[in-house]
Amino acid sequence: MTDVSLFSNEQIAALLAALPDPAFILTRSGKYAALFGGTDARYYHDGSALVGKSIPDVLNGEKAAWFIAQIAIALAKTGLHVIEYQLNRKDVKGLDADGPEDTIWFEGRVQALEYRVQGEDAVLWVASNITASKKLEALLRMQSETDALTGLANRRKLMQALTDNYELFARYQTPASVLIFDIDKFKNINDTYGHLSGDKAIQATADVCRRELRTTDFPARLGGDEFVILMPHTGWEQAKPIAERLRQKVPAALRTLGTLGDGATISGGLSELLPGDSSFEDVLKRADDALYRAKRDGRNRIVHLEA
Ligand SMILES: Nc1nc2c(ncn2[C@@H]2O[C@H](COP(=O)(O)OP(=O)(O)OP(=O)(O)O)[C@@H](O)[C@H]2O)c(=O)[nH]1
Repeated sequence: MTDVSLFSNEQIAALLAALPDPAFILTRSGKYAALFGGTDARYYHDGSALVGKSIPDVLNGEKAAWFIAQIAIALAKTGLHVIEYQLNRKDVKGLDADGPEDTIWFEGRVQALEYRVQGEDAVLWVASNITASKKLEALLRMQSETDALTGLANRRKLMQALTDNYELFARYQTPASVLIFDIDKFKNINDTYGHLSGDKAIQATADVCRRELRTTDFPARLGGDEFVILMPHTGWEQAKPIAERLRQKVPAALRTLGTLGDGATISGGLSELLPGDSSFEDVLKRADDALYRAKRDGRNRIVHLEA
């Protein structure tokens, strides 16, 4: 520990004032007793006007209650209480809630003080603006779950959605169907018209999925020209007409791309979660077997497998 006697009171006050992140002294009842630092103007407005006010004077109902609850938690702990929270216009009193949405993320590091302030237990609350890293985190998450060519969900995101739906089925028997389809003889499109044209066909297929499916349906690109449509809350009887619609609409969209779409068709395998399934892999495997049969039986068809 630094020997504070090396510094005069004025020097210590200057040091505290120079802290880049704002450090609030908040009492148990939510009073802003003091504010030190917060000099990094890239991230913080001047918070000095808060001193003397109470959290409910500054923040709206639910957010104010949450802040006061965090103070109580920090006071009950011996160590540091670390929290992440966001503040936007509707949280802060006196701002127009309809104004531009401008969410700021903070990490709060909250430490109980060993002495009372203004007759109350109190904490030191250091707030750090972490908006940039939160935005980057969200972007990376989105990229790690998105197929770059089509913008649909990728295999990783699909597996997560399948797991969630399997769990709902196992617990509440909530039905879900899975369609796997691909473009028939897609290799010929690539070989005849080039890989870039093949990519355009894949993108056009994804556009049809986005356009034709309900918002609750979950289209994903598994890889190559292979797509999976997860249809939550949908038994195979309701899923079949949806699959048939894709069988009409995807070739129609491919035909708009020129001669590469001449005679284009798709084949699909459809199945639904069944009581004996031990994981989502079972329904995926049945849908894949059904796709194999559709190919074997002459393509341009949707085959449904029950077991
Ligand atoms: N353009 C393009 N082609 C891809 C991509 N990924 C895989 N492919 C190609 O897609 C083709 C897939 O062909 P297959 O599914 O094996 O067979 P198919 O020709 O569609 O025949 P069937 O499925 O049996 O009707 C292969 O030629 C792959 O090289 C991609 O991202 N873009």
